[in-house]
Amino acid sequence: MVMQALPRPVARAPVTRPPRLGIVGRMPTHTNDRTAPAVRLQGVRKVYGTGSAAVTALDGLSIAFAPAEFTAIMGPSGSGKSTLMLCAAGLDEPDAGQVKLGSVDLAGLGDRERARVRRERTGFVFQSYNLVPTLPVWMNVALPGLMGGGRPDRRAVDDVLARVGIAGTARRLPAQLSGGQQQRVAVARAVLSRPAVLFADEPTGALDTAARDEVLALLRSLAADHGTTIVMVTHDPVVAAAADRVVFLRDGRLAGDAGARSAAELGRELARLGGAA
Ligand SMILES: Nc1ncnc2c1ncn2[C@@H]1O[C@H](COP(=O)(O)OP(=O)(O)OP(=O)(O)O)[C@@H](O)[C@H]1O
Repeated sequence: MVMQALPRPVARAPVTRPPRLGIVGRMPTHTNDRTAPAVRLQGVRKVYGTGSAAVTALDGLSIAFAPAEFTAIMGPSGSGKSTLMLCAAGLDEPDAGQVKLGSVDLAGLGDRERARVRRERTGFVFQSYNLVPTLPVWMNVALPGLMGGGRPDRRAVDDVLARVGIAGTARRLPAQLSGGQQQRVAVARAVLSRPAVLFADEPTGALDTAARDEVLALLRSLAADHGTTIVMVTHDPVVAAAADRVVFLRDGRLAGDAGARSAAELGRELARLGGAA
């Protein structure tokens, strides 16, 4: 009898997948239109300063991020990565061009309306977890809602802690958690309201390699299992290699845009553009 070779399992980075989310927690206040980009920048120009001090941070940039897409943004220092995220999230206003979050054109909104759209549709995670050390985990997660005058919804908080893989930590203080767990708390806080888009600025920059891989697996799971669009800035080719798409910027313009590649390839591309890997 001829033995049939079984398909070999695909080698993957160690992944601790949080459980899939059931019908729990708060429902989103918007729906993802899967046919439209979650974020779209069209001809966006952003200049800081004036006259001889003027710096063009974004130079007519056009780019779109699809629902559930996990994109890494790379590029040399000063290439416009942070400005892209700030403009895409409505935290900074372009001098020219259009930014749309889903179907909403941010330029058409007043300050309050823009803040509401931002709150409902976007979440942010930074390198430093930005947790309040004196508050327990659950309160850190609920904080944006509490500051907006809302009442804490413990069930929704417990659900999101389970979603990011740290169920049972609600009553602990941040210092009682590892760095990777603290970043998961920051991710939980950012996705509590189920934003369509999660912006992450060097989210693994302060983590060791094991915690880095856990947080990257979490981001991948949020995109693949929960449909969250992830836009992540990183200098680290190993981190960027976890994304489905890698975009390179140089001088505020698009310098590369392609699917997943190896860390070695990404490092070479970054060096070619003048950045350090
Ligand atoms: N608030 C600001 N005022 C003046 N210039 C700014 C401001 N923010 C950014 N810039 C300039 O705009 C350009 C793009 O900056 P940005 O921070 O977007 O780049 P970056 O790619 O994120 O850089 P890095 O990798 O160093 O964080 C840089 O030349 C920067 O000095």
